[in-house]
Amino acid sequence: MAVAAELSPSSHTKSTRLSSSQLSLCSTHLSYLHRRALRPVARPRNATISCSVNQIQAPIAVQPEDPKGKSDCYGIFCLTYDLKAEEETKSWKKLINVAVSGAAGMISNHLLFKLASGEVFGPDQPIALKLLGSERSFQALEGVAMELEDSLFPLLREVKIGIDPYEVFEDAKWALLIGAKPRGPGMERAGLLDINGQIFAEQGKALNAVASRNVKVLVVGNPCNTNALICLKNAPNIPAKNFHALTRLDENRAKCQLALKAGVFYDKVSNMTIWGNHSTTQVPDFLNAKINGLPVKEVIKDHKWLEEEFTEKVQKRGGVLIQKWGRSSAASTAVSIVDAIKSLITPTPEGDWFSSGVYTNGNPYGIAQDIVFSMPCRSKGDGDYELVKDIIFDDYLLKRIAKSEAELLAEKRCVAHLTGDGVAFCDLPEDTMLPGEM
Ligand SMILES: NC(=O)c1ccc[n+]([C@@H]2O[C@H](COP(=O)([O-])OP(=O)(O)OC[C@H]3O[C@@H](n4cnc5c(N)ncnc54)[C@H](O)[C@@H]3O)[C@@H](O)[C@H]2O)c1
Repeated sequence: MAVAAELSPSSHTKSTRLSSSQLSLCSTHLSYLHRRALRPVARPRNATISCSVNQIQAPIAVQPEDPKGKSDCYGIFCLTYDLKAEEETKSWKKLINVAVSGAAGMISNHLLFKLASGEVFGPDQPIALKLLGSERSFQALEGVAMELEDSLFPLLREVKIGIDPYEVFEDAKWALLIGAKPRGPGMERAGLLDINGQIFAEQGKALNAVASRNVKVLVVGNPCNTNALICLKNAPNIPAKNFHALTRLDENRAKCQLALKAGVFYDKVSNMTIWGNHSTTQVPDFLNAKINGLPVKEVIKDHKWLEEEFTEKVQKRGGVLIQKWGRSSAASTAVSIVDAIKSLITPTPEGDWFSSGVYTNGNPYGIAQDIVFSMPCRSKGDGDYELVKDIIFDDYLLKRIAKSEAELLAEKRCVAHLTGDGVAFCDLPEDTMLPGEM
């Protein structure tokens, strides 16, 4: 069976494309050829490609014609090869498309190389990276693509760069939404909610239109909980359950602080929940967390430290890091994104759980419906999750959770114009900070 597709010369032109299975087929050959480094032929952006089960035909070489250079495959990832090859390729899994926004930013600079190396999805999982940048960051995005080229990752079969989410998110199985505007000097949180909310409304619509119907979406760009809510509301054809806001960095920070206080290695800390918003109202839950399988309060007897210092340390860790570094955490955020993805694609260890900001409808804890709130989750490793039921609460925990809940409900009212819930009304309880802000 032979397939053919026209590749578009422009990022803004829709075109017939190879389906993901067809791409996978081509990519399988590509992998073989990458490893053998044999006879590459330039694949022009506006040429017809043919590939079949047994061979890939090289197109007639013409010069790439893309005045702005803002679309489609990048550099070496535009090459295809004219070899017949099918042996050695059977053990590869089907290619998956991973879309990353803010791909020229600091977090992505760490994350992309982990994704391409196989550290995240495994050593037998070829991936295509679809990188979304902003108009301003496009040149930097080309630099990122050049570094990916030069890394010779055998699992990396395609890199596309672009600024149009409707193109970049096409057939995405994972969408890691990192790109956002930072809060500028003097900007109120309400202003940040609006400016970034518009980005996530547009990206939600694009995902709804072109991504895989079961795409998993991880929102990192801040304010990530409310951005995730906006995104899912603008993507009604994708299950709301598929949207996550990243609170894994907060979980990792909390585990580290508990381990430090208890004098144990941090892999001894489990069952750590971050409740609520990825802001300074977040609640690191030391009531349900465990150290060496025992309740934290039995191991750390200094309960005053737990209630006062520990909680604040976790809430403000990002701010302290900015003071030291002069910029916000990027490497540890990338690590926590990897952790968050792995938690969904590998079974959660028996008795343990992980935190993620997820849609609250149907939650068993009595938290308000229709917001994105960090809660304890378990996964069978199929990309899906369920909320953990056997959780205990005390007055301290409930009071803190209520504060974060009130903040998120207020944020939701602020962005009603972006979620289809009517006219926005901004009455944020206080101008709370993101963990990375001072
Ligand atoms: N949830 C968390 O735990 C967590 C932790 C750290 C940082 N963050 C947030 O992650 C975001 C990115 O952080 P960073 O350090 O990588 O920032 P950065 O400024 O280095 O990179 C952001 C990139 O996004 C791009 N961008 C802006 N608007 C875009 C759009 N509409 N589409 C695509 N790209 C766009 C920018 O041009 C820039 O290249 C920030 O909002 C930050 O607050 C979240």
